[in-house]
Amino acid sequence: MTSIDVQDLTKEYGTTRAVDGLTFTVRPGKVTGFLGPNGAGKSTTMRLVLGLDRPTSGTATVGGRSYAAIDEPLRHVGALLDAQAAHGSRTARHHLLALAVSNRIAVRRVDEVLEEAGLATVAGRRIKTFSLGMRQRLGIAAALLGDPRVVMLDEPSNGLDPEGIIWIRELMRRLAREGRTVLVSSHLMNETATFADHLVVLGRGKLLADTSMPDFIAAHSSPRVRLRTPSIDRLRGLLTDKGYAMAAGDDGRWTVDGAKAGEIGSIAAGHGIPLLELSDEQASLEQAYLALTADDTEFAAATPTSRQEA
Ligand SMILES: Nc1ncnc2c1ncn2[C@@H]1O[C@H](COP(=O)(O)OP(=O)(O)OP(=O)(O)O)[C@@H](O)[C@H]1O
Repeated sequence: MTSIDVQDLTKEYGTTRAVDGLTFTVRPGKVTGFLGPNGAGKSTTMRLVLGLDRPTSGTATVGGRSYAAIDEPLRHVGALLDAQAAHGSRTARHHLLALAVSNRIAVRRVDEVLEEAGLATVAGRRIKTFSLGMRQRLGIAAALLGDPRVVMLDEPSNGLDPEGIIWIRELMRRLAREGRTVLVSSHLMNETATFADHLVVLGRGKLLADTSMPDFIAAHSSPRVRLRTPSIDRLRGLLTDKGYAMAAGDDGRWTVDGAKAGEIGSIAAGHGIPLLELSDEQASLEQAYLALTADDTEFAAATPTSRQEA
């Protein structure tokens, strides 16, 4: 089994504690979304796993070994950290060839990953002429070059067009289906909701959550019901008496906080109140994430306390 294991990991830069006593395991066969506000320590953790920085204390290992102890590491761990890191004066093919040769990876893999990343037709172009999205695709191609069991991608959708975003999503799902260990950081919650099975969430260098996506959403949101009825005054009176809070939507629907559709349906039926629509509202990953990280967001915009008239 090839897991990423982070154990009591701490990294200090001067007086900044970027990573603070972190412990979690990223398991194979799933896509694990790595979330957290700006400065939460996601990139630092990934850099520590890849041996690009030394921990102040604790360990970060892949398959039980530190990255530095792995021979020909690209054959075991593929990573995209900074898409700008490639030499601009090299062509895409040369960049990948150099990586392949230094890790004893079969040269045919270069064309395979160029094809897979949609770069086959521009493989002979210098990287400095590439757009951000093309660099991102090249970084992902490099991560896949050694057919690694472990893949770590830092903000892979950065700069990708809608077609590219669908491509990366399907790629990650496939890598997980193949039994690989996939860790992906992202700030795009709606996007993360489409590909992640599991979440590791950081705030100010500490672990805030390590749980499956459905459990995360259930734990950090409260139930809510949406309904439509021609007898709103009667229903509202009844529900208010029972302590429910109702709010009107702008589409003729109403929401009831802290309630399940079954409860509200029974109350309405018991009083002969017709319901034209009744459903449990699914909380989004974004709502759950914002609820969890509200206190751990270092760089939030100030909330205006008074509005200035124009
Ligand atoms: N090389 C460094 N020197 C000094 N401080 C650093 C260094 N790298 C990271 N930090 C600090 O460590 C903290 C964590 O940064 P990190 O980049 O790991 O966060 P992140 O979660 O990846 O953020 P983002 O979502 O903005 O990319 C920040 O306060 C950052 O300023």
